[in-house]
Amino acid sequence: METMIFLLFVAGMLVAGVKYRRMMLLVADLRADLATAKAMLAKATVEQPKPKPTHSSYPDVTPTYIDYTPLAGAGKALAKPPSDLRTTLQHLAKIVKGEKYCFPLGWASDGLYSGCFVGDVNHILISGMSNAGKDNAVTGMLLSLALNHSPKDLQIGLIDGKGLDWLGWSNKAHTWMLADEPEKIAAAMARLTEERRRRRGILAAAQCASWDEYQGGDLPLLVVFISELSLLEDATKARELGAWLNSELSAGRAFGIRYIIGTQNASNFDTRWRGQISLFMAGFQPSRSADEPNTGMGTSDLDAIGAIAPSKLIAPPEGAGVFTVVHAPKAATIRVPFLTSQHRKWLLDQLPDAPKKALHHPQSSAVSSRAGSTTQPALDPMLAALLNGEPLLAESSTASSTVLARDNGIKPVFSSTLPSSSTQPILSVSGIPPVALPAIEGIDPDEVQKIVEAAPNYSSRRALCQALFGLSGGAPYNKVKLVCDALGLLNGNQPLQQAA
Ligand SMILES: Nc1ncnc2c1ncn2[C@@H]1O[C@H](COP(=O)(O)OP(=O)(O)OP(=O)(O)O)[C@@H](O)[C@H]1O
Repeated sequence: METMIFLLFVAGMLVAGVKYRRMMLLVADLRADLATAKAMLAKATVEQPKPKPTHSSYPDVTPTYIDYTPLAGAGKALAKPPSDLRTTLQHLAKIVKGEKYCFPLGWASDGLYSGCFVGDVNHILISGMSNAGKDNAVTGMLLSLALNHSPKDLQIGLIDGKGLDWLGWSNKAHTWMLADEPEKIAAAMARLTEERRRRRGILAAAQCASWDEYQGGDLPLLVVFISELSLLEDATKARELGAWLNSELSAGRAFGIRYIIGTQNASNFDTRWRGQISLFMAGFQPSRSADEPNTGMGTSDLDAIGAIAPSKLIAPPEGAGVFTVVHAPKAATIRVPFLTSQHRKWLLDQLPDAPKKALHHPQSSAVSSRAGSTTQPALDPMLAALLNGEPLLAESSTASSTVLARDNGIKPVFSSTLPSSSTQPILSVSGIPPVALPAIEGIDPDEVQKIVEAAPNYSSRRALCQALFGLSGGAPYNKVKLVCDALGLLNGNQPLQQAA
């Protein structure tokens, strides 16, 4: 009996032991599961999408480093112009000190090219086959103008009818008019004529011969962008369009109205109004016969001044954003930075919204009423600083070029002194920015600077090499070649014998 009881006790203990062990295993499993769950939770927390940037915390700040490498086959036009419009605006501010209504055109290896609507440029024709980058280029120009001028000083008229590209401008205080459907174009043209006449009346009453003299403060510069001229032709008739353009362009200037006319090819339009264009921005054209109508100069004349004719540019998509800019007798081939839709939206967010009332009465014709009281959003601190001409990027960026500039005592571009605005040429070019020297692997930055600075004094790379290093070949020549290639300097057109 005792044995039975003992055996039962042992069996009970064994069962209990097994249960205990099972329980322990279960607890261990639970712990492991808990640890896994915790790890997953932590990972999920880390990988949670970041909150959307607000207009005051735009994350994508382009460093000050500018890659001055030209795009092969596009003259001096840069392969990768700086994509953040703030960088371009900062350079623009240094070029145009004190001048109003200036805008960037694009970048080349000798700097940023720009123009100004008052004094320099009258009306602009921007052309190029589909996807040449016309709308993107004009967007950058208009955003630059609007960021630098209050709605009281600048109003923008947009005639598009191609799509929804300009929708974001509809509620902005700078937007005087947005005709974004083909059906609205005829009315928009009539409204522009009416506005010109209204301005004429105001100037006549004030006894001013032109808008430039007027001090009333209620006539902002009106910049009108027509995104595709052929849409206007559809809205009227070819002859009527020619006459309308001729009178609006020729008279508009005196009344503070400037036109930017976009078209894929100006060849088939009435030629009279083209005489009113002072700046041509010409993208790729498939035919040589289109060179003259789109630049105001024939192919051989363009060749003679060293400009790349539109028919010799690279076709999009590789050549998108590359334009030959002609303000006779000057010309240059530049590349416009591409603004991503996120960046455009953020820049637009920096502009003040129109007062609500104006939105309910989009046809109200008084420009000044639209340009009145507006709610100005707090500007992004960086943008505000650069518009005030402060050297923000140079101070804040950890970009290699800034570091390089400081370490080597190279004067940053932001403090460079430029000629006064009154002496600026029409196509203004900032001086070759010392801060933007390319970082070239294996070459000391001091040597890069030495080569770049000396290059303009020599007619060939070998002559330059001989002067700097006492040799015209070998490793020194390779250095000179690498630097010159990166910046498009001394392109090797000189015969070798001249070099030594
Ligand atoms: N500066 C640029 N650099 C690189 N790519 C660009 C540039 N500009 C435009 N692109 C590319 O070309 C495309 C078309 O640009 P955009 O709409 O400005 O051309 P467009 O000449 O106005 O065309 P369309 O005449 O067909 O309306 C863009 O979506 C972009 O991919």
